[in-house]
Amino acid sequence: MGGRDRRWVSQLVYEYFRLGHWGKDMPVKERIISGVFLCNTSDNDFLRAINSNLNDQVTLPLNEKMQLLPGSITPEQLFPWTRALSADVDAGAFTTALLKQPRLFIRVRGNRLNKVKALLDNAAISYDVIGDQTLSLPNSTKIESLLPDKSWYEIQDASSQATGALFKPQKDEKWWDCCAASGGKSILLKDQQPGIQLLASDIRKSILENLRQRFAAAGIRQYDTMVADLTAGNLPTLLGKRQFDGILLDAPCSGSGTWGRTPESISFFKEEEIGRFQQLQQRIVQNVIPFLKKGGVLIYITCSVFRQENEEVIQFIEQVSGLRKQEGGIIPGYDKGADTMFAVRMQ
Ligand SMILES: C[S@@+](CC[C@H](N)C(=O)[O-])C[C@H]1O[C@@H](n2cnc3c(N)ncnc32)[C@H](O)[C@@H]1O
Repeated sequence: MGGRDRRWVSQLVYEYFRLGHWGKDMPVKERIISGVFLCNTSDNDFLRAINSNLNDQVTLPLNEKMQLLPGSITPEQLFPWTRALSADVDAGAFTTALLKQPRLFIRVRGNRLNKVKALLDNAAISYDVIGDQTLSLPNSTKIESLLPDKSWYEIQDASSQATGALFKPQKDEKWWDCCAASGGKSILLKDQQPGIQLLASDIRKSILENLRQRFAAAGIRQYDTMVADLTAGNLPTLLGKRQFDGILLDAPCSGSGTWGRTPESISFFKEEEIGRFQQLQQRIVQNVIPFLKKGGVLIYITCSVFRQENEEVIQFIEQVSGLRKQEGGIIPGYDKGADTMFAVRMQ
């Protein structure tokens, strides 16, 4: 296949999986056609060639298009775990948003918003501005070639950026990003307050190498890294008597708030995994809280939409520690083509 064919096949597969558990018994061909019909909003070459009748109706509103397909399409068919959703997730809006490819978001660093906008305007790229540093772009935008200076921006989902409103770091404070991965939240934290002392750790050595490269590109030099398994008993040996003013716990989770980007996950996920993630999160919480100073702040974050990984873990933290929820909760992304996240500040 040529590159164009591969792009078509990839799009058909994505749209097939966006249907979640709806129409699982349908012949594959019919289901692919249904996926293309529901997921597209303008004239589509494939649909015109294979079912011109549906293509003629592709611009109709989604609820009318749903009625043109066999049987009803309910939120539970698209996403069978709606009963497990966090209280503030709008099940209808969340599940229908899964039918749409999410957007690409960047966080513009420093005061370069106008410079970045000028480069995008020059390249005739359409974008939306959210707040004073977030830009929403079409998913296919080749941002690296449009914005040559990597230090001007970070690719970061809008909801992930929004978690930063809870951080509020102060100069000279000690912060620990204990599930740092390649450092998306760490860079956000450092951008808010370059004068903090940052320790970034993760269980994966290789991802911390990515973090170092990303920090170098962002021009951040003052920080420490450490490989640490937060479920293991050796944290006191690794950290000694270190105490932190702030701990960022962006916990390993189901990732269910990001499944618009990986829709195949909806087909392969097993409900019992939610409980397993909750146990892991509880274990991690219990191991890291002893390293928080008295009066310090814990920021608990997931990219999950499930109550068991969100509100129930916050309840657990309140039961096992003196920490109390101050602010935060679900950060919905389905209204703007972003991920849905959960972030709470506890003190
Ligand atoms: C949601 S990701 C963090 C994303 C990151 N904070 C960011 O903003 O890009 C969760 C991270 O937790 C790490 N992790 C999973 N299990 C862990 C464990 N037992 N101990 C420490 N880190 C763990 C994973 O390797 C993963 O990088």
